[in-house]
Amino acid sequence: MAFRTKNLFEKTTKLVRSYSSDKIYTHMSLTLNEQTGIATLELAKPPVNSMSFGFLSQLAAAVQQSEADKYKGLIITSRSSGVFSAGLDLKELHHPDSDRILNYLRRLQDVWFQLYDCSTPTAAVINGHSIAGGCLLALSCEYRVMVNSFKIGMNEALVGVPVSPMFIACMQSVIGQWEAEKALLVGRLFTSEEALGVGLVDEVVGGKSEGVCKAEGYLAGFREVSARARGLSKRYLRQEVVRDLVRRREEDVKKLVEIISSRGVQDSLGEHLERMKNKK
Ligand SMILES: CCCCCC/C=C\CC(=O)SCCNC(=O)CCNC(=O)[C@H](O)C(C)(C)COP(=O)(O)OP(=O)(O)OC[C@H]1O[C@@H](n2cnc3c(N)ncnc32)[C@H](O)[C@@H]1OP(=O)(O)O
Repeated sequence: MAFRTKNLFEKTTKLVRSYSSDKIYTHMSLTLNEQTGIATLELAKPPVNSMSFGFLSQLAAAVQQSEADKYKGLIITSRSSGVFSAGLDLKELHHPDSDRILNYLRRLQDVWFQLYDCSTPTAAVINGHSIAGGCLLALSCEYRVMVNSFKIGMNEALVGVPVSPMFIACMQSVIGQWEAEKALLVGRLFTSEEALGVGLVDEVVGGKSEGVCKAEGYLAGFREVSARARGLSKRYLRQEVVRDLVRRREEDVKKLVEIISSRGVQDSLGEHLERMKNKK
């Protein structure tokens, strides 16, 4: 169910609703604190912020907006108190229409490139479980604060889907090759505390507001730094990963569509969906 946010923010904040003349954010809200120049993107697609086509499009628009309007920082968090994001919408992957899945995965690639490569300083406040695509979203930010007692990781091995190169590159760049191998090959989900131990997140906190304060602190650290120099340095630091994935993006997406559409993977996805239904 899509819902709209009410404008209940303090005077210094502005709810940035429209990103083009005819669209509004329905799966998230983007709020700019005009005093600090830091915007908060709050994911709000109940129940689990699964990344449908529409969700990815809005995420892309919000990131674009943060660059175009030169925000001093972007904090990504969730309106849900239990889930940051459950990752890709499993319904998009199960029994997919061949054109739609191709476009869906291309959209995912576009969003990832935009976020990973954006010059805006980014931080994730992970205030709930953050699975697979949800973990990718957090890892694409520069800094991660996680609320205690949740789970984060890439569980593709358990879903029966291969981990895609984009997800692998992101995990490797944050926790290194060996830890990434150990985690990804078994689809390990880390508790917040374990995630801190391997460097998957930078801090663990007791609640969302504490997390937001920490993220604001990280972003405020760039107040005295030239935004242009900082943005370029970030791009240079990340360019090797981006270049390789851009070069192979079409090859990767076509291969993944072929794999995801195969009988074996579709059976595994069906079983995963069934397990989720039956857990209640
Ligand atoms: C070019 C790049 C190609 C990349 C290819 C990438 C391939 C895979 C990447 C992925 O991201 S696959 C997605 C993997 N995610 C999961 O397996 C998460 C599964 N969900 C959970 O573990 C739990 O839901 C949760 C997130 C821990 C939350 O648990 P909670 O108990 O709070 O909620 P539930 O009762 O389990 O779920 C509520 C409701 O949401 C539905 N749902 C959950 N996750 C998804 C999802 N990812 N997509 C769609 N729907 C989801 C779940 O079925 C429940 O529905 P109802 O039964 O209420 O209808």
